[in-house]
Amino acid sequence: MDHEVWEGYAAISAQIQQKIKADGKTVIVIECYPAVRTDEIINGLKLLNPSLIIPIEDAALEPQELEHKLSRYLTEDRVFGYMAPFLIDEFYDAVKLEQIKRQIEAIEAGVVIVIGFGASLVGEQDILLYADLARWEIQQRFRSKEFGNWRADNHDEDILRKYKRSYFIEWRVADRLKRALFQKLDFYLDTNKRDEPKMVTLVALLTGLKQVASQPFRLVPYFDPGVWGGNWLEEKIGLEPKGNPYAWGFDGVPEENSLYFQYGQTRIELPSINLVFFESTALLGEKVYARFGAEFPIRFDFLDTMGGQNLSLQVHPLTDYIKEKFGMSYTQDESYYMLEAADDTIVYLGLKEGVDPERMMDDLEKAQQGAGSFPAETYVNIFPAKKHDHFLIPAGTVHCSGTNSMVLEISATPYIFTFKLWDWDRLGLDGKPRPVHLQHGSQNIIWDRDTDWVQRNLIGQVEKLAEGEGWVEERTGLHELEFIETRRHWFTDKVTHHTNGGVQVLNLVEGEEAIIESPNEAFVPLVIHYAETVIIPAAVGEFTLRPTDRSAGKQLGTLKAFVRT
Ligand SMILES: O=P(O)(O)OC[C@H]1O[C@@H](O)[C@@H](O)[C@@H](O)[C@@H]1O
Repeated sequence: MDHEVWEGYAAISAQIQQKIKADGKTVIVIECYPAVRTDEIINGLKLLNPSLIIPIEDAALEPQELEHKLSRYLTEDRVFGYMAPFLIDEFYDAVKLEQIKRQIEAIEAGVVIVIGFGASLVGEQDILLYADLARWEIQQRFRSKEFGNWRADNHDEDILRKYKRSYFIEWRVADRLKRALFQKLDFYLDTNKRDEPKMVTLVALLTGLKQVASQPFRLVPYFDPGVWGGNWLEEKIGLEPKGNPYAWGFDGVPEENSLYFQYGQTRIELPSINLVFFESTALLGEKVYARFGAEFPIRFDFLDTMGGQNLSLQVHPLTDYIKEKFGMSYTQDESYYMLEAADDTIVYLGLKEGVDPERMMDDLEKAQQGAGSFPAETYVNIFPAKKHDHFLIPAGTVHCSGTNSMVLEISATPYIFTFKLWDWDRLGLDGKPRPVHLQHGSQNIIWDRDTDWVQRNLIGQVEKLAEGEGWVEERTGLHELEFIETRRHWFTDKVTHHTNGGVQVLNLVEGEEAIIESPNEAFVPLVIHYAETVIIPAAVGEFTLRPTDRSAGKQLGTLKAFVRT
């Protein structure tokens, strides 16, 4: 496959050139994910001497008309929109598109390049390229103000609103289009790095996807500062210090993270959601796919408040609410696994006995108006937390992780549906109050999740399930209202796991280093280190974990999650 990859515009153009007809006309369509730098590509492909370049977006709806069409899905809220059902052709002016098609038809010879988000709407083409990039990179382009949303002229807008328009609308439309086109591609273009394009053939890409879906793999991690951030991620992972402390670490969110594929000397970066789309059954397994479709339902991420501050006091929507109000098909059920804790670490979880909903909402309202602080301790339980405790957080439970915690968050995938109730009298990194949603919150708090209920259901739910020579398996959660099951293994020797036909996500929560192997050498062994997350595709079947030589004689621990089916 190493000869099916090209780096840089010169090599890419030379390869495309080979497919250009000697006589007559060649139409090259370059379909793009929104926020791809189309100008750079046009410039880079000048080597092909195109006789006509069509930036397809000239035929799209005018920004105001588009905004009007989207308004119901965009909403006035800073954070929450409604999942939009659009297809790309609904964002285009049919008459203008028709004119472009006729313009192309009229050309008799030479190279025509059609480029942009929606380029494939011109129909017939001779060569089809797909220019892609990772969601994390899109967010960087939003933050630097290089890009606004697609045809929105909002480069300077609040980052939350730009994210909202992408999350609820643009990325959905773009993903639908990507899924519809993918099998027809000639080439796939990785455009994550400025002026460093990489191109692979569809066959090489599909081969890579197939291979990854048959072996344990890691995603490309990324880290982000936040107002409550701590120092654990920066110190332990050796991250480059930023103006503000790192709060989040992501290495287990296929919807947002990316993957690296190595072809000879060339490394391609692609959004890992492509694997979910194009290897759904091998990755997820039949049952998970039947239940969720091409969607990765489990999310692992890190919340670092070591030396930092409390998260916002918050609640997540109930399933009925998230469906009705935001068009989501399942909700943000969560759990906090304490990867590290200090002597004074606490978790806020559930309400005290006999809380009066009206009084609590009243106090939250007053605090929100600036009339004093919210007395969280009066209403919310505070539990001490120590390393390896697992707190279960079904939607509707008031909660937040406190300062001095390093949390491995194991949750369902929807990840922006946090209704902040109280943000501890502080401002966000942009100097503005972070959005608080009391109205939404009040309709989702389950008021009888009180101390007793929380103690019986959400804390210390550890049960030994099995043991063998050098290993023990425990169930640590989640709560029966949540669809994720979590299992912890303590081991000093080899321990055998099985995917049982469903995808699993696993993290090394204790010990320095372990190796994941196939009993029948079906995949290349993978070494994982403390706190690293790995995805085990359903197709893997049986696999084993054991300490490497470096960790020999020590007890290791893994925590893995899968969907209860
Ligand atoms: O609202 P803040 O304080 O930023 O906390 C937000 C974090 O809270 C956690 O409980 C989870 O819901 C995370 O997905 C979220 O990122």
